[in-house]
Amino acid sequence: MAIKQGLVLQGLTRTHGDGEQAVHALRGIDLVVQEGELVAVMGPSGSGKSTLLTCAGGLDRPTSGQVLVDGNDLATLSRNEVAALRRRRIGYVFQDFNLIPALTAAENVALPLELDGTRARAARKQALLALQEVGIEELADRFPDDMSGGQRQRVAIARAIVGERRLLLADEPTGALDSETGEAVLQLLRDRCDQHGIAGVLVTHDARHAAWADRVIYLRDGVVGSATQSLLDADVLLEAPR
Ligand SMILES: Nc1ncnc2c1ncn2[C@@H]1O[C@H](COP(=O)(O)OP(=O)(O)OP(=O)(O)O)[C@@H](O)[C@H]1O
Repeated sequence: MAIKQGLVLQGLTRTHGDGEQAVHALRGIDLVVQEGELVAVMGPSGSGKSTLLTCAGGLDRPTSGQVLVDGNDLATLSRNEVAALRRRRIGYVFQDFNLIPALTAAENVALPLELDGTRARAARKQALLALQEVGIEELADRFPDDMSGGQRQRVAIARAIVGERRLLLADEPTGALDSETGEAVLQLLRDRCDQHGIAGVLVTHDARHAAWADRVIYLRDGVVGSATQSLLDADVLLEAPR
């Protein structure tokens, strides 16, 4: 059986500004993340990691190159179609959770479904399932301010996996968590890829966290470097745990 490709980036470039002010955040990235695969992206600050995620998730448009999510070429879709794909197929997890404080855990998780037209009752049912999968169903009616950091990140992961998501993009998801809670969050991401065949991309500065991935790519100045080169990269070494 052919392996299906969750995310394909081909010749991806992203330049901010032009002329002498131009910043080449990505300079030709080729990357395939198969279904069920978790790929970690490491690299020094400013190397383009977040830009790679925002382009992959349709939050930013590349300057050139192709982004395919679950077989859909984003460049061929209208703005509305990209927005719909984002709501249905792509989940994001950020360092600072990005939960809406005025909504309960279940309401936060149900939100992308409701925005996509799912009726409130059905959306809540799916939200409860997602909360159950991340082990905090009992917190469904609690507000984010009454939760610990680890609990909030679980809510954020539930929101990122609710419904029929095929691509999970996590930008430093453990950055605000203690190491034990961080490991638990990574375990959840790993399980999600293993058990549900979701393609995952994990941006991290921490080599221990990258070890949860099937493979690690190192970005430097907007290009993918070889592992050997990157091990010689002082920034990576300094940021790796001893
Ligand atoms: N909107 C923007 N306008 C101009 N330059 C930008 C913009 N967004 C990012 N950049 C630049 O693009 C480059 C890549 O930034 P990016 O945030 O992707 O790096 P990063 O590897 O995620 O960094 P960090 O680890 O610090 O989060 C940097 O030089 C950054 O200053």
